[in-house]
Amino acid sequence: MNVTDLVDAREQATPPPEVDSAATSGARVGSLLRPFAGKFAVVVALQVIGALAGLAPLLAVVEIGRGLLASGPVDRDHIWTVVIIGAVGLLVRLVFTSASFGLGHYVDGAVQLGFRRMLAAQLGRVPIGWFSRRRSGELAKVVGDDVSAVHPFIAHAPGELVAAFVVPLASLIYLLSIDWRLTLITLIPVLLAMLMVPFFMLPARTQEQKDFDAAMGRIASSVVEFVQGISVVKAFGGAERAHQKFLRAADDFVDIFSKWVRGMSVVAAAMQLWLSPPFVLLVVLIGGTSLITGGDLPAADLLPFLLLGLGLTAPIAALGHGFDDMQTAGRAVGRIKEVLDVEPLPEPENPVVARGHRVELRDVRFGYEDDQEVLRGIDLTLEPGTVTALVGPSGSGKSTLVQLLPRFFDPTHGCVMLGGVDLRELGSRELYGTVSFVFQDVRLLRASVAENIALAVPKADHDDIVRVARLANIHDRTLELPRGYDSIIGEDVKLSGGEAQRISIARALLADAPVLVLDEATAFIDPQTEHAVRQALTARGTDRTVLVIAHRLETIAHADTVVMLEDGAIVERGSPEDLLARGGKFAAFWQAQQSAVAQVEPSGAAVPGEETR
Ligand SMILES: Nc1ncnc2c1ncn2[C@@H]1O[C@H](COP(=O)(O)OP(=O)(O)OP(=O)(O)O)[C@@H](O)[C@H]1O
Repeated sequence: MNVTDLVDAREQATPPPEVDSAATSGARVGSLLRPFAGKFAVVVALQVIGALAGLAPLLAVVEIGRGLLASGPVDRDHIWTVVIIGAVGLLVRLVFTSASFGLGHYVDGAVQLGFRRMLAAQLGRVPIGWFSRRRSGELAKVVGDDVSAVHPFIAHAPGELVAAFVVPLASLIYLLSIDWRLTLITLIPVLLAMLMVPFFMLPARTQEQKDFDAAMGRIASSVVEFVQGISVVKAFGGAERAHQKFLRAADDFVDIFSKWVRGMSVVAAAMQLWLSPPFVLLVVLIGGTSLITGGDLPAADLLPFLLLGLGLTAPIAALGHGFDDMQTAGRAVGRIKEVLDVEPLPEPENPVVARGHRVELRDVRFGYEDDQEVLRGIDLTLEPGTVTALVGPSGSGKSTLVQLLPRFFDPTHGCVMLGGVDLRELGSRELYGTVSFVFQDVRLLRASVAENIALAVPKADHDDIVRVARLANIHDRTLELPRGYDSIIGEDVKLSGGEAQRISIARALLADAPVLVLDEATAFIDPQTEHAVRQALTARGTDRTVLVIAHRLETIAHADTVVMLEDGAIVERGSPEDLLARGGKFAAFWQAQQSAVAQVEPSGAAVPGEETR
């Protein structure tokens, strides 16, 4: 896939025109299904005709039986006519049910495609930060498995349910026309089975079903966690413990499963007995024999009851299957709707153009959860042409703060402004064209090295790509790859963490955006490269606005301004020299970092002001 394909895919992922993107997910699901209502009706009609035609062979057998049992000579012509009618019925059934099956699957394919397009369009609109709270596995399940789960409901259920009701209904009418008393007797097994249905709906059963589903979920996630973390767990000798966790989940599951089975088994077994062919035949034979011996029914009339009586139980069995399919599809659609219901990042109707690229955060507050503020009243101005280093203990909110600049999230209070304009009033195209970011967690696309580097500038020429690749120290490595810059990442080559970071740095260099946000993405890179990269990215003389989460003392020492965060608030700010001289929290942080570095590298780190940039 190349960048053009990616852009095409995004464009294709826009919702079909008849779908109003502002509508609720329920309305959107409804509007997705509406265009197919006519075809759905045809699926059902074809199925009805096919199902009724399917009765012809059975009625033919009844008629042949009657003909053979009747007194006097057998009417051969009549028998052959009936045989032909039965065979034609069979053929009609085959043609019509096949057509219904084919059309049903066509509708199903179109609906699934619609769901996937809707989800793709929605995933393009939700805040980028929303993804960090979702496990990619969960999303893959929604877009893959849950969309597929509507298949039986759309492609099979209408046909099966129609067949299951139309055939017994037609049979019932036919049997009533022969003898109403034996018809009622034939219905006894169905009535007995129906008496069992409420037992499946008892609140206790529903709760057991929920416990069963939850236990299934727990066992699945403990397997995934076990497998995903196996290398770490093993390396730290915790395999035993992780294994225990999985075994506990499995034990719990067995307990819940036994309870569930105990609750269901008696009712299910009784129901199975009532609906079983031997029981149905027994009831019909007992009832039929007593009517025949009493002289109330000709013997030949027992035949249709024996043949068609068995089919009367079909709706109950179909209800069971259909109910299961409906519940599964219902749960899947629920999860799909949950994704469709995520509030998209509001796009301004009339985007305002930023004037310059000074970045200002004004009384910014933010929390991932309503009751937990991670950023508490941040006021900060990032001047063009300066580098601001963000420092602070782990969990103080540094990553959260920088993620507000590319609008991964919107602040819950206050605003982030670019060139005097609230980010919420800027069009996303302008925002992403202005703010570039390099984060620790690098994601590369399954595309060529060149396309990955040129992601923000798809029309960049090869020389430019090579120039930034050299600066990011990834050029030589790229030339060693099987197809050089055309090597597909993930197919031709698997890159190391450091190499992936260099590509993302080359990408940021090529994008040359006036605002750069860096989560010191140089952790995997050797000091020489790091120095060159830092110089290229934060070079003075350009009026780029740079905000960097600084872990290295060198980066901090070279910054124009250091901002120290603690517990979501700015506790100190100023030039590194001034802050050190002040002897406050930053000075203590610096000393602690320096002695940590000194233990690893005896030469120590530069002191601010000692080096020229
Ligand atoms: N996606 C998220 N959902 C919920 N809470 C989060 C999320 N990301 C971070 N947090 C919480 O927000 C707080 C600040 O985290 P943040 O990652 O911004 O800190 P940090 O200073 O960058 O830490 P570090 O230096 O360790 O990366 C922490 O308490 C963290 O648990």
